[in-house]
Amino acid sequence: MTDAPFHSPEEFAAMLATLPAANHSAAEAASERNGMLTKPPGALGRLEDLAIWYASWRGTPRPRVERPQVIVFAGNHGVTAQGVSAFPAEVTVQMVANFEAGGAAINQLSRLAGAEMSVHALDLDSPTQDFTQGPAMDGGACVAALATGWGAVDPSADLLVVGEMGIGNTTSAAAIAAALLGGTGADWAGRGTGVDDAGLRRKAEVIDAGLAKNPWRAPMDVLCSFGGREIAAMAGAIARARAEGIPVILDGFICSAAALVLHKCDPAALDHCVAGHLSEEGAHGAMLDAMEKSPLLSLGLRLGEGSGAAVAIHILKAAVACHSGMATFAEAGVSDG
Ligand SMILES: Cc1cc2ncn([C@H]3O[C@H](COP(=O)(O)O)[C@@H](O)[C@H]3O)c2cc1C
Ligand SMILES: O=C(O)c1cccnc1
Repeated sequence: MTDAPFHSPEEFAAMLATLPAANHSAAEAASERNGMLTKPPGALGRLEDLAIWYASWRGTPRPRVERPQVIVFAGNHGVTAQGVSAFPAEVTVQMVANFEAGGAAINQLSRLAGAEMSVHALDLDSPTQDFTQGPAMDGGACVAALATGWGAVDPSADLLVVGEMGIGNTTSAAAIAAALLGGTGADWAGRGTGVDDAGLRRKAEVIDAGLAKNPWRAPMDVLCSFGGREIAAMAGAIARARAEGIPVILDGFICSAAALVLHKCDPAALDHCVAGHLSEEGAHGAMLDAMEKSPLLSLGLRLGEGSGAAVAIHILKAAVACHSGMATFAEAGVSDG
């Protein structure tokens, strides 16, 4: 594993502002090429913006998407003791076995998208602390998870999707959103794996109790307070992708909570990311709005694992295939009006 260039959550946060920006000359050249392609100006809609954005992060006006990587991080949550999920905590480790055997949704979607998929289980035998009793993670646990994410990214990938598995993690993600964006548990709690009305009320109360017990609101303190390890690992991987010039497609509610921590550290930290989809988890739209991201898809998915983002790989591939493969008016001998 690559040694991470940070040794504490605070060093990680400070590093974000030093990561590279998009390549403006590649963006300009891609934009110029877009204007010469055999179609009426703007006729490919958002696909045109997507291709130019992708080109700007890959540093070339005519990029290709050939090596997408999907990484699924798994973690266990102490807050499951509060009865916040419709499923028992053992499902996390059982699903890791399912990912390894190729049987989960994300296995099918990764294969279909031509992506290399890997799974990283983070200390499943040591769940985070129950955040109604104190911080879910100390600084050491948090930095270890950030570093796992950092080290999991393949520098030769040309597109990254990060997904997660962790029973209880919609409660963690909602608590992160509430702490960073304001509001109460009821504003951010959703049904996750499918809790009933009483479960939803309990989830909101658990988040409120966690917010009261963990009063810190600096982004990295919020990440430590509410966890989980897989969420911190996603944040580490998204940051590493930026360091390597690898564009990222964000997944649903939980992935977005990880991204939100980065956004709160530095509003430019997600410029290399696009929102893959709008999750059915009710408060996801508000999280995306806060990050000024507009989702590519809205399919009613509420799975996580990176699934919505993996479907969106096809959209990005469509955008880049047109941009890089089409003939110009001059090449095709088509009158450009
Ligand atoms: C079989 C199964 C597969 C999953 N794959 C993703 N999740 C999703 O559900 C969990 C979050 O919901 P909650 O906060 O309600 O526990 C996460 O593990 C998320 O990845 C799954 C959940 C289950 C049960
Ligand atoms: O949007 C998600 O990531 C999500 C929603 C519900 C359950 N698990 C994940």
